[in-house]
Amino acid sequence: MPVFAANLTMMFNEWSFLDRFDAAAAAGFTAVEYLFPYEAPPEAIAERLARNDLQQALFNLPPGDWAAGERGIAALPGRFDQMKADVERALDYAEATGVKRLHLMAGLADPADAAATIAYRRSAAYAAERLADKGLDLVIEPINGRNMPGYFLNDFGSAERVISELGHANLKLQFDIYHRQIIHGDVTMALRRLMPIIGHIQIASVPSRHEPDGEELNYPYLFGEIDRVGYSGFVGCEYTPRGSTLDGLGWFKPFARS
Ligand SMILES: O=C(O)C(=O)[C@@H](O)CO
Ligand SMILES: [Mg+2]
Repeated sequence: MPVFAANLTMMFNEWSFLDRFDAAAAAGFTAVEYLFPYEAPPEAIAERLARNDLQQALFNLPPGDWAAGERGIAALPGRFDQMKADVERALDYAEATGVKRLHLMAGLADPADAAATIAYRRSAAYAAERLADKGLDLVIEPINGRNMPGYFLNDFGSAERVISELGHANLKLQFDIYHRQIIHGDVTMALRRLMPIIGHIQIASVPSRHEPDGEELNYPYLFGEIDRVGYSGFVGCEYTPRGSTLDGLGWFKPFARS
């Protein structure tokens, strides 16, 4: 049975950030993820995790100036020193929360730009090595160009090549089923083939990015497939509820901790 992690950036927005941990646990989740923890003190997050017996599945390294439109800095030439400092900042939160994987966002850059490609590979290699020192995985995620126009890592083939060519055992793929379906489709065969390099999975309905309970994808089948391929990691629920978070959790009832 997949282990679902509530994405606290997108779900449980009826509560303040720290109270979302309590709400997710009360709804039966045993794990959480979110985009960024950096506005809350690490000790406060650690306390919520412990109080609710929750595992921290994932969060992202700092993304640059998000409010100004940046979506990561790994592929931005000239930002390497900032990226190195960001890794240390994220590691403070990793130590407090016990998370075992962090997502490195690439940033907005032309995938055909040679300088961006060099910068991205250098950043990914550095971050993977630094995280390996701490026993953590680094994950990279292809993101579809409709949700994030101009994102550097915009297809699964490129992510696979980077992982294979850099050759770090702890550099893995964040397989977001929502993005996979929009970019390429063929979700089941891709899950089967890419399983050896998958470090994290995320889900949402396609095309609306709501609860995984209808529309284009057959999630009951995919949940079975995730088990059949032997995936034992977390499945992040990275969706915006159609209405209230709790009203939308019908799909999750069979998996909830009671
Ligand atoms: O957008 C997604 O999909 C994610 O997983 C985010 O972490 C990237 O912003
Ligand atoms: Mg995602």
